[in-house]
Amino acid sequence: MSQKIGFIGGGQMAEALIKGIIASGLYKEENILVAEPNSFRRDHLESNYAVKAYYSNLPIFENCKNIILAVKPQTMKTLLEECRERVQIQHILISIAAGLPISFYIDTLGKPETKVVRVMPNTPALVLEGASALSRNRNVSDSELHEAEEIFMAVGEVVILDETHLDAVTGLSGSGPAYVFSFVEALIDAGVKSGLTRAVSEKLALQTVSGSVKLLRESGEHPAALRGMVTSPGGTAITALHVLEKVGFHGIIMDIVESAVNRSKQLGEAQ
Ligand SMILES: NC(=O)C1=CN([C@@H]2O[C@H](COP(=O)(O)OP(=O)(O)OC[C@H]3O[C@@H](n4cnc5c(N)ncnc54)[C@H](OP(=O)(O)O)[C@@H]3O)[C@@H](O)[C@H]2O)C=CC1
Ligand SMILES: O=C(O)[C@@H]1CCC=N1
Repeated sequence: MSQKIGFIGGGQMAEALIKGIIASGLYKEENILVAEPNSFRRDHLESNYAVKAYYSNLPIFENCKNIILAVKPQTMKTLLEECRERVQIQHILISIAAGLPISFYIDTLGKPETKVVRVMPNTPALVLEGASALSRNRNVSDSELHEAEEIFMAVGEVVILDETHLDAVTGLSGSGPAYVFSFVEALIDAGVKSGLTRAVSEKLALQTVSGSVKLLRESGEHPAALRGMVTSPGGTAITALHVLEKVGFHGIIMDIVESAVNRSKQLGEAQ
């Protein structure tokens, strides 16, 4: 695509998206502009991805229609206040900030006509396996939403949802990689505890997780049905599942997601 895309904030999530959209071929390196105050991050992004990185966000507003806001929710108000005069009718603000409702951008800018797309992506975008949910305000046309959708489709799966569901998405898939990485880390440690080398344990744990996900996808079976295939009567898996259910595994997972959903709501209310 010859059109330029801008990022304001060049941290972890922006980097995941930048890497993904370059790898997918959606945007060329020279058409990706990033505004980032930290000179180490600017150097890192320029030297690793050959994008253009600036201290000021002025070049972003001057050159890009689609602008991804990738700063922390706690920083967003200051950023919007700083660039109020720069936001024009042609810009589409695509925010990936957790928790902040679309009304926050409109109210802070004091410009009701502003086009805003709220997105919740996740870090597997780095390897083009992201999961993102998008919602828009009424100022964003179908074709503009489609352009935003293409950015996130380039780095994984996309769903379009009513904004009321975005906090739930933040708790599930936005924050989800953190839960999965913790689970995998524990699985690897468990293998080591049982006498495997770390390298062997890591190889087996990763393949077990990715193979199980592939089986779920390709069989279309309910997870409980596939779990049934692993549990022979009086066997090892059912013995381990007994321990898992005694500590309330299902409840713990539902509780952690709920706590992240509530935190997302809090972040929106606190700003
Ligand atoms: N990490 C994740 O897995 C996900 C994150 N998100 C959302 O993405 C957003 C970014 O998160 P993440 O990448 O993790 O955070 P990071 O802290 O890694 O990145 C934010 C970057 O923005 C920079 N920054 C601060 N103020 C400005 C400014 N005024 N103009 C331009 N850049 C600025 C920061 O610089 P400095 O450090 O110097 O302040 C930092 O480099 C958050 O809103 C988060 O909710 C969404 C989904 C998943
Ligand atoms: O923890 C956070 O705030 C970000 C948002 C979603 C995932 N990580």
